[in-house]
Amino acid sequence: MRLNHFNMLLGTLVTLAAFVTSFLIHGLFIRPGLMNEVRDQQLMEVKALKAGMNFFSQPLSTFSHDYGVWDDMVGFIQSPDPDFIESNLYDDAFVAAGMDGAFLFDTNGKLVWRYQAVPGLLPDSLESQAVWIGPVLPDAKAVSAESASTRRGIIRYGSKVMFFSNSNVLPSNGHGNVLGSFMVVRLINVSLTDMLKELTLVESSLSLANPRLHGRLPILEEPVYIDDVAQSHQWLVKDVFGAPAMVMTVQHHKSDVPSFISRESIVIFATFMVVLLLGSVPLSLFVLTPLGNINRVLVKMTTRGRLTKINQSFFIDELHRLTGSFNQLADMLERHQNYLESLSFKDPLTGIANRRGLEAFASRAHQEWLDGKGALGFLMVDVDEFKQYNDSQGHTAGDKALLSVAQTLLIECRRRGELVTRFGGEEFCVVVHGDDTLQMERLAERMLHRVRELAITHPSGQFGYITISVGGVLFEHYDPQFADTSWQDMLVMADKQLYLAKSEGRNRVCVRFMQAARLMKTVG
Ligand SMILES: Nc1nc2c(ncn2[C@@H]2O[C@H](COP(=O)(O)OP(=O)(O)OP(=O)(O)O)[C@@H](O)[C@H]2O)c(=O)[nH]1
Repeated sequence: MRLNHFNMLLGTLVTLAAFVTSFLIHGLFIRPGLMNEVRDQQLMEVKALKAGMNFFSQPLSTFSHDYGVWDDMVGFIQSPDPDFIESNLYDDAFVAAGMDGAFLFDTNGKLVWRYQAVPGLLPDSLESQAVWIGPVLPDAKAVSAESASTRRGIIRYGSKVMFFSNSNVLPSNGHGNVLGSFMVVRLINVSLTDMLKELTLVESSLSLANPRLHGRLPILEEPVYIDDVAQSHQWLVKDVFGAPAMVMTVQHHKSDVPSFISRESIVIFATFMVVLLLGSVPLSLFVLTPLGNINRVLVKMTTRGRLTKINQSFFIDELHRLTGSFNQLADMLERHQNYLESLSFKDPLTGIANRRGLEAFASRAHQEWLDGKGALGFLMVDVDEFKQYNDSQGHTAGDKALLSVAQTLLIECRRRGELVTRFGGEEFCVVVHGDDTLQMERLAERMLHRVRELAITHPSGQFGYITISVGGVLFEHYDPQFADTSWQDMLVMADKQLYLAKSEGRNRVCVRFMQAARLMKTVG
């Protein structure tokens, strides 16, 4: 895998890890807390509504008790008197108290007197409604207890739902014969809903319950519990008989279910990203980038085929040591390479450059000459009558003689731009890239003399000691008229001059000067 791909993968994993972690933290710790907050708020609203409803039903109890536990009411139930109604049970009093109906029953449930703001609040006869005895009307137990008691709650009768409060009628000391009951009712309608909203500041509505809703909606009773956060909740309110009376719908103020992509989760995610990115900066700075740099150097090295050192210091010790070891290895390889290269460019017998060395040096010198730098000359040097020497002195002596000649030539050609090479057998080639051709000619002459001065005995030779013949071609500074002359052409020209030197008697220099103004002279 490439380093930048690894970097990308690492970045993706880091982002993914940050995302998953923030998602988990938000989902497991923060969101439930937020949900609870919203749920608590919604519960408070429902409880406030319940309290509000209690508040509106409370005065009914006071009212029914005040009327029920009253000696005059005891007298009235025993003998109903229109004057009593006129002076004590007048409609305005009930309207002013917010009551929609008031009913006086005897202990059998027989209606003695009634007031109702709207007709049909209760069945005309409760005597026959056994189900009302107990929950609404005083039963035998309440009668025999001979004490004041009040039943209260919600009654649904047809399409009307109302709060009711029904108190025993008995003497004003609150004890004695129970003669009946006094009941007041208050309709639960739109006006009550409006008042409830003003009181509790909670948006709600009350509607008639459909009996089919029974079992589908939660019942509004203690303890109130909300298990899902929603925009609105509905509660079924039962009446005193246990039947569905109305549905209370609560529109919640706070109903935003905290989603997973919330401000909090984004902040957590961003925090994680920042932390992880800050953590990955040193990794990138001290490990990945240096590795990338090392890789670049190595790739450059392999594409160019040249050993290069990594001259950088790294903060991480291991990387620093790695590059140190690599540089040592590169050094070793370079030395080894140089050694092998030098071997391949050297003639094993004489230790001077071989033909490969000649080619490399000659082509470079020729190119520089083409670029207008200096003069260029090739001198072909051949040992005279060497076959006879070998034949008479033996091959080993021949080798030694060749070595001596090579070293002599080498000593004479030590200046920059000069190279002695073994061309093959007993033949040498000297490349001279210098300032002027006269110096080159003088070099050829010197070589001739120095070999002679070696005075290696050559009994069968015509001079009695080993001599050489030199043929050369010396080109002055480059001129376009030499454009077609390669260094190999120059070599051929020098060889011809050597042939000339041999044919003219050996032990001599024969060079040809090449100038732009044509051939000048031949020295024999
Ligand atoms: N000892 C020895 N002899 C070599 C080596 N290379 C070539 N020779 C000999 O050099 C001799 C060259 O002989 P020729 O080419 O006939 O030339 P020559 O005898 O020098 O005659 P001219 O060049 O005409 O003066 C041969 O006998 C080769 O065997 C070498 O590495 N060592």
